Amino acid sequence: MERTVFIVGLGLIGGSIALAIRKEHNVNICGFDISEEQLKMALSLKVIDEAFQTIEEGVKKADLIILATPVTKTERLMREISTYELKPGAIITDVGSTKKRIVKEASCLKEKGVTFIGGHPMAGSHKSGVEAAREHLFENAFYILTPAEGTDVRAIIQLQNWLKGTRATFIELTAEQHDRLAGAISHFPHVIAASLVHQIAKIEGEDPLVSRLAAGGFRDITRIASASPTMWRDILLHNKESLLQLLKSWTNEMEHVKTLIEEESADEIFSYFQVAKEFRDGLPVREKGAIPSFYDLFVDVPDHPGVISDVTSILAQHQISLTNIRILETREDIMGVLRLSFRSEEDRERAQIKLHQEMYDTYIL
Ligand SMILES: NC(=O)c1ccc[n+]([C@@H]2O[C@H](COP(=O)([O-])OP(=O)(O)OC[C@H]3O[C@@H](n4cnc5c(N)ncnc54)[C@H](O)[C@@H]3O)[C@@H](O)[C@H]2O)c1
Ligand SMILES: O=C(O)C(=O)C[C@]1(C(=O)O)C=C[C@@H](O)C=C1
Repeated sequence: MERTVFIVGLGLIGGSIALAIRKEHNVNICGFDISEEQLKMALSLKVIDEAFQTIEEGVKKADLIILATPVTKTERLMREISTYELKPGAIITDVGSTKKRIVKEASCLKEKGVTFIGGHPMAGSHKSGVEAAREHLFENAFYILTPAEGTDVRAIIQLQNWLKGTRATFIELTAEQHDRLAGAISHFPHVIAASLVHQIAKIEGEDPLVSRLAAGGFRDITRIASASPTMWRDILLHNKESLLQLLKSWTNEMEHVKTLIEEESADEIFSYFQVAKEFRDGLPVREKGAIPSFYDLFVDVPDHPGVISDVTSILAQHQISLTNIRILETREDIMGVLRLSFRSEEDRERAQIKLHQEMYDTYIL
């Protein structure tokens, strides 16, 4: 008998999960979204097979229910869903960026004969909406599961089986550990990115040239500030405790940097950056997306028509195959950056040599 998956919230993550599930399972995927437009779009992009007008209708026959709404909505949905008829043995999961409050609220589902397992795929984008959904979004990323104590192991295995098309690596954490770590590596950096943008916006009031000059480094470090304000508002509301602790230690850190600058402590400033560089360089590299990021070569290119075909024809002349080519939106108006991806280190090295000979500046990150 064909099984049914029901997804609430058909945005970037709900849509990407639907595509990954479809790749591996012969299922009927249904969905609901509060936005009629997203729901229609999900149907027309064939992300879902059937659209429901209410959550009550959708959950009734579902073997797997996935909640992919902003986290404060997901928290509220637990109680709502617990009042509806559910299929015995169904698995319910979510994809929220915070876990403590959601997992706590989900305890109301226990007596319904279903199993809730919190989930968080640790990959995403600053883009929102089902149009941005990709079946490869989670490939090689960590997918955190936060089963409550006493959760049936078979349900955890079943959930991982449902989600195997994500090609993610599953890892189990407690909800508390999840929120502490996600706070440090994702939520807090987001606050910093937004604060840097605010700083530039203020300076722009005095000197409008600042935005035009804000190029490579600033754009790299603030990309995530373009993400959905609704999603991030909710994350901050949910992870208050971790964020307040992180803010405190960051403020102390900035006080330390302030002292180093005031005292012009050259050696200590050097070692501040040196230690950070060593730690950053030593972070484990995980392949992301379908194409490994290991063999990427970045090329500075002047912003004029024909430059991409020039670069690709140099590679073709030397029979060097590309697996991917992407224009990065940095250094607007003056230079662009091409990211070329190769199958092997050897191809990348040859490409670098040939492009240098043709006067292109290239670099490897
Ligand atoms: N964007 C990321 O990088 C990322 C990564 C991992 C996890 N997450 C988590 O995934 C969840 C969804 O994020 P997203 O990036 O897909 O956002 P999104 O804005 O692309 O999609 C969210 C969807 O939920 C719908 N929605 C909102 N309230 C609803 C409700 N009450 N009922 C039904 N639908 C409702 C919206 O209309 C929208 O289509 C969030 O909890 C977020 O924390 C996001
Ligand atoms: O790549 C990005 O744009 C993201 O911000 C993705 C990111 C992250 O912080 O790594 C954002 C929030 C999610 O909960 C998981 C992933």
